[in-house]
Amino acid sequence: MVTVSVPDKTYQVQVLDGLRHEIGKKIRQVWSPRQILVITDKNVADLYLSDTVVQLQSAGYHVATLVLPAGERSKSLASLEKAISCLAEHQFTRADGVIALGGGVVGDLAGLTAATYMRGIAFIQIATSLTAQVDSSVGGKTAINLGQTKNIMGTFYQPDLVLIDPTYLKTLAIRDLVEGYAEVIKCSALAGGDFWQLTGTIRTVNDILTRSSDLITQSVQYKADIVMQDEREAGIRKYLNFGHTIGHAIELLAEGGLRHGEAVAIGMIAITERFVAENISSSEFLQALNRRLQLVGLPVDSALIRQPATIEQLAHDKKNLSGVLQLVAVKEPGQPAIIKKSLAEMTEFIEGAS
Ligand SMILES: NC(=O)c1ccc[n+]([C@@H]2O[C@H](COP(=O)([O-])OP(=O)(O)OC[C@H]3O[C@@H](n4cnc5c(N)ncnc54)[C@H](O)[C@@H]3O)[C@@H](O)[C@H]2O)c1
Ligand SMILES: O=C(O)C(=O)C[C@@H](O)[C@H](O)[C@H](O)COP(=O)(O)O
Ligand SMILES: [Zn+2]
Repeated sequence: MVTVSVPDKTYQVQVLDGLRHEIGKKIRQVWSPRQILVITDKNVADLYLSDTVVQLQSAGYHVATLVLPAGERSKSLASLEKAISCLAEHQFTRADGVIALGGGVVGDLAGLTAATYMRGIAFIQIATSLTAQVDSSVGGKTAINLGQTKNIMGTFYQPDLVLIDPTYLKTLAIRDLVEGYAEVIKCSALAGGDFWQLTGTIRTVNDILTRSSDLITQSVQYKADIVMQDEREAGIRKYLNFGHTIGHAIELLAEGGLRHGEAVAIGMIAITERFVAENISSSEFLQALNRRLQLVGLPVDSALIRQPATIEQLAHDKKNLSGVLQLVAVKEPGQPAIIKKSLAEMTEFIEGAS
């Protein structure tokens, strides 16, 4: 179990095999009886919704459900409107709560719903994908996309509890498992030390599954430490964006062709290639990063970033301050740094990427 403590809240991230059978009990430890809206997506609903609802009802809650289409497109204003309308139709009050049951898409959308309904009602994350278990359920970032721009609207809004059962991963498609693992590699590169050694032992997709508890615990612990020091991303939280400036720029341009973690994998390689050329990152680190990503089948072809629309999207990065991007470099495992580059320099770089 990891405890996250930020100025306005302290909450637990519980990681345990079999936790999905104790949902009612765990939630009763933090929430009194109330109305709950469980937001999920179609795939997760088919597998886990009815059991979750029964557990919540047995624990004394009145439960409403909202099932969204699976996939990134559900991180939209239309979904947010649907979710807020659903809460209003059921006459939810500030004493009620929202639960996200699903991956990062459901978590980001449900979190924003909870943050904005009546200016904020209680929120819990039940993380079912690897991305959600290692990253998105922790730290309070919520968001939706507009057009092809990632996470352009959102809030920092911390949950009251995060429940992570690694056995949910048994039903996750391999591609979704692997994309989540890109965020684990990201964290391990930022953390260095034992965590970096751990990802060095992962050689197959099956290794991700068999070591999932360790990978999740290390990622959550690393992220929680950062978030506790810098909840609102004024400083070191920016490191968690390693690979994301370019990753986010290409993710939605691929029209669903690239998962978040896949875009981040390409983004990490593209930016590290650049920083190796500038003698900021070591070529040994680039090689090792490349190897870890490729071993599990993540894309690493930095030529994919070479399209004019990438440059347009770069300007929407939240680390663009008046035309100067704050990029995350990893010099060596465990040695992240922020490097500033103008949009003009980045344009040159993108146009020259091969
Ligand atoms: N808020 C944050 O800090 C943060 C961090 C990382 C990523 N994200 C966001 O998360 C999103 C990506 O998350 P994701 O990779 O979980 O995508 P996702 O939520 O779309 O889930 C991937 C797929 O797996 C399915 N799924 C989830 N759990 C399952 C299970 N146990 N069994 C079978 N199928 C299951 C979903 O239905 C979906 O089809 C992106 O939008 C990204 O921007 C946010
Ligand atoms: O929690 C964070 O901070 C992160 O940056 C984690 C990222 O993996 C995640 O994709 C996040 O949603 C990116 O946020 P954004 O601020 O770049 O939109
Ligand atoms: Zn990410």
